[in-house]
Amino acid sequence: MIIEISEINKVIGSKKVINNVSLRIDKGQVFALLGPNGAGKTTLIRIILGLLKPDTGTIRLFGEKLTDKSRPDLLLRVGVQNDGNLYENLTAKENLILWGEIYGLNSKIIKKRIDDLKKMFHLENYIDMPVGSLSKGNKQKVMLARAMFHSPEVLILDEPTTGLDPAAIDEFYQFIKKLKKAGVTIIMSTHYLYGMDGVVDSIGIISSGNLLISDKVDRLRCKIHKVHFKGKFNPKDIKELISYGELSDCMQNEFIISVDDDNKVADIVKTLVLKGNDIYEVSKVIETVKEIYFRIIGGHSNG
Ligand SMILES: Nc1ncnc2c1ncn2[C@@H]1O[C@H](COP(=O)(O)OP(=O)(O)OP(=O)(O)O)[C@@H](O)[C@H]1O
Repeated sequence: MIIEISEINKVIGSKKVINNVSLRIDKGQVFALLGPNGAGKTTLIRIILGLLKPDTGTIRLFGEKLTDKSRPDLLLRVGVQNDGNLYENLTAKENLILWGEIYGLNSKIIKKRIDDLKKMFHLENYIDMPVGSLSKGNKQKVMLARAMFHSPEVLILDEPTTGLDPAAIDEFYQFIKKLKKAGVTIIMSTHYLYGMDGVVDSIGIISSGNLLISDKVDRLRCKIHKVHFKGKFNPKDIKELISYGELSDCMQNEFIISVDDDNKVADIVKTLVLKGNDIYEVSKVIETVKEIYFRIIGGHSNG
């Protein structure tokens, strides 16, 4: 277990910002903390990082309990990305050198890290440009490189995709996949749900300071799943499938049926074929992170 927080409470002003939150994050996972604006994501991340003290509750990092005593040894094993720590007048390379020096790395190691990270985050064409002149997406890559500079085991990202266009978000998630493959545990907060399917292993959903769920995406997917059939069907035969599950989008050449058991899919195929229907394609419609989010938090998933 990389991070374990138990029964965390935090009041800011007169508002209960975190309400009795407990959460465990396994090693090697990509964990996304999701929630609307003002839900408490940043506050929870600041508490995990020891930047904000909870009113009650405990935090364990790498199995060790964080107390009032600061633990730079533990925090050195964590990389943090946020917007505020790049010098805009310095080039990307100068920023990274400075960061390496802050971590006390020697110039040979700094050079090697810059070479590796430049390749990893596709910074070759931007490395000698002032950070202030870079696009939001390229700045984000420099921030990731900076956060990864001291080879941390855990990377914590607060709203990393804010302001990025879809192509930059896709590229960002490619980097996350690479880091995961390299064994880094990644914890990110976001309210922007685009692009995370197939990358994020677990999600936690927080709303008004309450953690509504926290689990593996696979386990959170609705037990009733939709199956999409394409082919040439007799409408009467489609209607008769109602005993297997709810039907939707029924047309002569396709329909969707919601089933609670994969065996039913095999039975539907048999029934249709025996009645002389042609099936061209059968595909399971996997519930996306966005759909899970809106099912749990309520509201609609349009847009
Ligand atoms: N220093 C502070 N002073 C007053 N209120 C605060 C402070 N920090 C956080 N809050 C309040 O706590 C709540 C949670 O804020 P937080 O920034 O953690 O939410 P968030 O989920 O990260 O939101 P966003 O997605 O908008 O960044 C909000 O209502 C916010 O106004």
